[in-house]
Amino acid sequence: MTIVLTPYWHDGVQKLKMAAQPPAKLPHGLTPPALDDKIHAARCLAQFRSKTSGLEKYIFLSMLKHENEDMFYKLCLENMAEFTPIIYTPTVGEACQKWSQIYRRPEGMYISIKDKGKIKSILKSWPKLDDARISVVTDGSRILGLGDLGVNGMGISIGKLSLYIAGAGIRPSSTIPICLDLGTNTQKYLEDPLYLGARHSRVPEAAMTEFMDEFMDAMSAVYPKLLIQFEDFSTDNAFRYLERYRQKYPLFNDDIQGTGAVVLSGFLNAAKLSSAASGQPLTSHRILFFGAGSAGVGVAMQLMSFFTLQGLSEKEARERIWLVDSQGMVFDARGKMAEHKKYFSRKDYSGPPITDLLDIISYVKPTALMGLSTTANAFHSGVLQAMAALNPRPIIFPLSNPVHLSECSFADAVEHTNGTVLFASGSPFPEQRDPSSGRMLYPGQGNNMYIFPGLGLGAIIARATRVTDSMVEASSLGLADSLTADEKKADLLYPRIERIRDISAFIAKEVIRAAQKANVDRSTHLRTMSDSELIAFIKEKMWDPSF
Ligand SMILES: NC(=O)C1=CN([C@@H]2O[C@H](COP(=O)(O)OP(=O)(O)OC[C@H]3O[C@@H](n4cnc5c(N)ncnc54)[C@H](O)[C@@H]3O)[C@@H](O)[C@H]2O)C=CC1
Ligand SMILES: CC(=O)C(=O)O
Ligand SMILES: [Mg+2]
Repeated sequence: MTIVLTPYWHDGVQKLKMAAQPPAKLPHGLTPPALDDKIHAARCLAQFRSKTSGLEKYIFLSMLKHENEDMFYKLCLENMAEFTPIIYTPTVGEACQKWSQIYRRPEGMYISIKDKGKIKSILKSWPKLDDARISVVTDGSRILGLGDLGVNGMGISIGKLSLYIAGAGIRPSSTIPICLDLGTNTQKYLEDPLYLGARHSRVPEAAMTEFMDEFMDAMSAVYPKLLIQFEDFSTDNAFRYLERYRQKYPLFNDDIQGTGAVVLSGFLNAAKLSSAASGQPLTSHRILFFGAGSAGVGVAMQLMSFFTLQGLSEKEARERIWLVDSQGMVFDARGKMAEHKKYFSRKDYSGPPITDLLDIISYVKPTALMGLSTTANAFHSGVLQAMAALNPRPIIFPLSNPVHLSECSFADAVEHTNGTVLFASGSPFPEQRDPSSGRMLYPGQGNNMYIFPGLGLGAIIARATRVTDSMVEASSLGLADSLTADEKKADLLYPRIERIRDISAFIAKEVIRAAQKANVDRSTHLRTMSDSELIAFIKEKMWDPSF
């Protein structure tokens, strides 16, 4: 019974090896006479568009990827803005929530706590051992803002790796989606007869750490060229395992470091526009974080470098940042708090707790408001109006995913700031017309999907032994620098997603240079290349769907 219900995929290896046979490679007679790649692409796109719900589109694309990988990625690259909301946030969130209902076939590795003691041999059953370059690993404990989804979190590892392939040209056979099954604390799944994971609550911290130590050791032994991206671990574990392994293996945590980098990049561009409107120096920005989990604190840490780059000391930079959690503004005199909040906890306030966001705004007078709280509509009309009253161009980034958990919509932000808002959100929103000027306004997507493909590609090509803070910062500054004149003219905070391959190549170049400076690169022959030679080299390495 257990074997039938769980996706541990002994007989799936053969199917994985056989995946991706484009119709043109089949023997004559097995395809219709007039089957032509170009027309078939239009046919597949029309079939995709005929699906009426996001989830149906997701399932269609997942099947297309299985049947004809080249076609899937060709269409993905040609329709990035239309496909990313399906293969990634928001629809991937729904796909994860329903993973045990929509599951069809093996696409990655599920490593369970029961596999402890034999993880190495399990990892060896992956069909393309020598090709392995990048793995996205989740334990499913905090998928987007949707909570503990257990083994259903596999969808996020698959979705992120699809973006690595489309956005950075990583070879599909070099990617390994992994979901660790350490139980789930979500009762609904434990009671669901279709649930695909182990049917027990999450194992205690000590048992998880023993398991993680064996897992990481096995990963580096079996796949010596692998970079690991930790994804959507609950906050304590996200910080714990990043710190535990980052000096030992090439790895980064996307929610802490990738998100930090993408938001720093958008903030750099927004702050210039905001300061130009207010006449205030860049050093005078005051940033309020609504949400103090792995993403909130990760972004706050990275935004420190915004201020230190302008010449402020570390102490001065830290004082430009305020955190809010579910108990209100975070300050020392409030009492006991989680370790990761202590650094930014305010030392200069000792009054009564301030819990209402409007009161906190009136006390802090922020120029920028960041939402990483998973609290839908927390930035209500009053909050947006208060930000607009304080700033000629308020910076408002509701970054929680998926869309229905966003702290506000772009339409609301535009309406309640009278079109002055500088906006970026975690999930996509439609563009809006400025009510006063009639000009079209475009929302930025402040999502780590702009960073991890280029950061990963750079680390892989450099064969970095570690992912240093300087490499993460380089990815961020590279992204901020990649806006074209046309994108700047439209006040965009991030480049258009259609240019993702160029952006990833540019970011990868910056990451490789940072790896070289930090002496963590093993591909030392790249050191002598000029920047343009290096970019050409990176582009040459990118995988393209064959058509
Ligand atoms: N845009 C992007 O690229 C990314 C967005 N995220 C999103 O950030 C969100 C948070 O992720 P984590 O930090 O890992 O989660 P988390 O659960 O660790 O943190 C949530 C934080 O929000 C606070 N919070 C919750 N309810 C609140 C309320 N009513 N008022 C004030 N604070 C409240 C909590 O106290 C906690 O500090 C998720 O929705 C996730 O999807 C995460 C990574 C990347
Ligand atoms: C985007 C992302 O990594 C998250 O919401 O967790
Ligand atoms: Mg994430």
